[in-house]
Amino acid sequence: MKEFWTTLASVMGVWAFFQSILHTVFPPELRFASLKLFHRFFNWFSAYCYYDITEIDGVNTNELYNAVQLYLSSSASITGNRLSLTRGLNSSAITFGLSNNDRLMDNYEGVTVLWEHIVTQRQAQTFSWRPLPEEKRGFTLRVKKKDKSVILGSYLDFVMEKASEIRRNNQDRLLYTNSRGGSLDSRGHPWESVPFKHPSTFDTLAMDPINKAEIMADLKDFANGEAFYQRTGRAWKRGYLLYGPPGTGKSSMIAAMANFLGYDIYDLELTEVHTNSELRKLLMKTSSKSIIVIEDIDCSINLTNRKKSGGAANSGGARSNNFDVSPPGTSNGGEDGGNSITLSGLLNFTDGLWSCCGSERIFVFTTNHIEKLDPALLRSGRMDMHVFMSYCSFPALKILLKNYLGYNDGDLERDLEEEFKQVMDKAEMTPADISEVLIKNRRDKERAVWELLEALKMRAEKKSRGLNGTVVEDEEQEKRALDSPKEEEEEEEDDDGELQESCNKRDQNNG
Ligand SMILES: Nc1ncnc2c1ncn2[C@@H]1O[C@H](COP(=O)(O)OP(=O)(O)OP(=O)(O)O)[C@@H](O)[C@H]1O
Ligand SMILES: [Mg+2]
Repeated sequence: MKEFWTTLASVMGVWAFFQSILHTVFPPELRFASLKLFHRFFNWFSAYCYYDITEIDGVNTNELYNAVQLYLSSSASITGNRLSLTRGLNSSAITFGLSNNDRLMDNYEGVTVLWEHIVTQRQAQTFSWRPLPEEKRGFTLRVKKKDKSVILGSYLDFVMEKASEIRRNNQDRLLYTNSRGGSLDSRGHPWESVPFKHPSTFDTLAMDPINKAEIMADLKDFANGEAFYQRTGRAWKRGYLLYGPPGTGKSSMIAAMANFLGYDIYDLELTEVHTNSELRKLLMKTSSKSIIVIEDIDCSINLTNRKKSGGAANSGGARSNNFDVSPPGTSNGGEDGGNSITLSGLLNFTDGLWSCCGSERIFVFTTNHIEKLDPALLRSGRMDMHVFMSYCSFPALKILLKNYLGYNDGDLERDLEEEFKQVMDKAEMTPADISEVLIKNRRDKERAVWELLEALKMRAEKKSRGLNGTVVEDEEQEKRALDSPKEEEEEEEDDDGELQESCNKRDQNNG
């Protein structure tokens, strides 16, 4: 023991001696360089190499950081004495991770690595275009040099995969919104999120089973299609346009898609976006495996048709950037990147170079008035699949009867079934209306079916009388009468007013 202390004292003596020489012989700048050299020298002989994974990588949030955080919350391969527990607002799962500046060992294919969570206070703020968080966070991964190839080759991919699996299993998809306008939070996110818990699935969605199967197969192909998209040189994204009358299940379909694929939803409120560059920034901050939704696209922006803008606002060529796409009630800034979003900005958002800044993304637009959308927005590559959500058909009704009342195939009497078949298409009732009748009477199955048949018959009768031009009593019919085709010119003039009116109606209904 005495020997040990003597050795230690002499080592420290030598160290002090070299340090004093360093201070007297070398000027401060040389001292710094020599320390760096020493550091390199030390690294050269060290058996380890280190990888830093910072939370914010330049302007973007580092997906790998989030993945590591999630991965470290899986207890299977991780051991540690001190862990921090977190439970998100409304979240069902408790996750745990590394406490600040703590370390964890992990094993992967016989290789041992060490994770360290490094949290430091940010130095006095240098100039930045957005506020930065007070803390700088990151993980440092320590790996033996000889294991470098294993770690870089497959471990990090494994971590990413495991993280997305954990997220899927947690069943906690996130619903993001940009309702804060253009302002960013302290971590530079323009999106706010809440756990997404919509119960709609493809099983609960009432629509034609053939169409449903087609959409599900398309989604599956998309999700498993990485190699295909790579091979064909296409960006790994897909666009769906859902159109049809209110209450036919467009929003429910989006929720079902998200639940089916386990994707997050980014609900983009276009009226909160003021410029094309803001739109681009929002896009850059979305993660892969997500659905980017613009609901009621005909209402959230004021799409004046091409002919008009060609004459008035658009003094450029036949297809310039100036198709007016500005929030209703605001004047058009005109120029791309000015005070409004342009159609060109929106087109680039869905199919430009920037749309590929992530991968595995689905764009979904919904509208009640497909005819009001610019054809450029609808073409394949932007909106690859157009899905018409129709009034409730008989096959769709069977799904509602099964889900709401527990009726299986063949449970309905033949005569009753025939009556339903005859009246369904004529009545033009939405699944939303039908489910309302079923909910009201769900305690008495037979009564529910009977009431529904009556309601359908009444609606069909009113509809036929309305179409003959004799009586228009029903609210629904009044609305449809308003929407009925008019003279082409008259419609163009009334376009904006009508659009606004329909938006107001929707707002009132939703409000
Ligand atoms: N196809 C459907 N299958 C099952 N339920 C449906 C369907 N369509 C509508 N519903 C029911 O009606 C409600 C409203 O539907 P949803 O919001 O999906 O309609 P929408 O087409 O998005 O309407 P809007 O055009 O007004 O936004 C849902 O909560 C759901 O309960
Ligand atoms: Mg909707």
